[in-house]
Amino acid sequence: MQAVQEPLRIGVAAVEINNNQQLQIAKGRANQESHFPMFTKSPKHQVLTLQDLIGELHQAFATDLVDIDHVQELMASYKSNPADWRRYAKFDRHRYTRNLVDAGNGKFNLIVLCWGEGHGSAIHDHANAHCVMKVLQGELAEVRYAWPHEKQLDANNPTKEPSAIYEIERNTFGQNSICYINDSLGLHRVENPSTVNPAVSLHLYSPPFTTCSVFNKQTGQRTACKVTFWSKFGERRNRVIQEERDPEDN
Ligand SMILES: N[C@@H](CS(=O)O)C(=O)O
Ligand SMILES: [Fe+2]
Repeated sequence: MQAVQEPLRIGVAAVEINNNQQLQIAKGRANQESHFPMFTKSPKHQVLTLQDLIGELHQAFATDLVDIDHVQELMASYKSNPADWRRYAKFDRHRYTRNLVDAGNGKFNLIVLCWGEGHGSAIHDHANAHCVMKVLQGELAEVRYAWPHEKQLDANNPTKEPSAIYEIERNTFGQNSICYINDSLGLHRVENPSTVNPAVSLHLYSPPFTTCSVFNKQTGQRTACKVTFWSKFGERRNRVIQEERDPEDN
């Protein structure tokens, strides 16, 4: 991971976008982790292909007020078909990759993430964005953590020293499962637990973000981290950009 040596700007940037788009954060069922069997409302149109999903997502984000539950339903209703997403699934030997599929008219990013055996992310936040993650292939383990600064903000703790980050829960997600997180639900890290199988996931972020924070588990210390794309729209990017690091931890 390469630290960005400048003040954290992500919160401000994301809030500005939020205000403009009036996106709803942490509303209704979005407060809970959402496994797709919980859904009762069907999408208006059946989502058969990734292209269908992208079309439905564009409609869902066409207005300023986004129903994030509906977005989760759409993500859940798509059934993974490698023929749809293979062209985006570009792996690196050393770390997970982020491959942009659709830039959602500036309202969201749809990204295919490719996880080699044992690859994982560092503990990170999501820059005030909604994050819906769907497993397309293999299995992913998610560990969720509380924000570190609760202790620091505690009036009874005048030292305001960094505090270790504690785990809230962990879950493993199989093919076609989805999970949802935003900053009000905590931090997380994701890992492909398999030593033999790769994993692929589809992530929707809204609003899109280019920087998030990663956290030291022992101290709670926060570091800004640029997030970059290994490929865009199925095409590899130039090497300078590829060498920038994502919030990976191995
Ligand atoms: N949020 C991470 C992937 S994950 O570990 O949730 C990213 O966009 O790179
Ligand atoms: Fe994440």
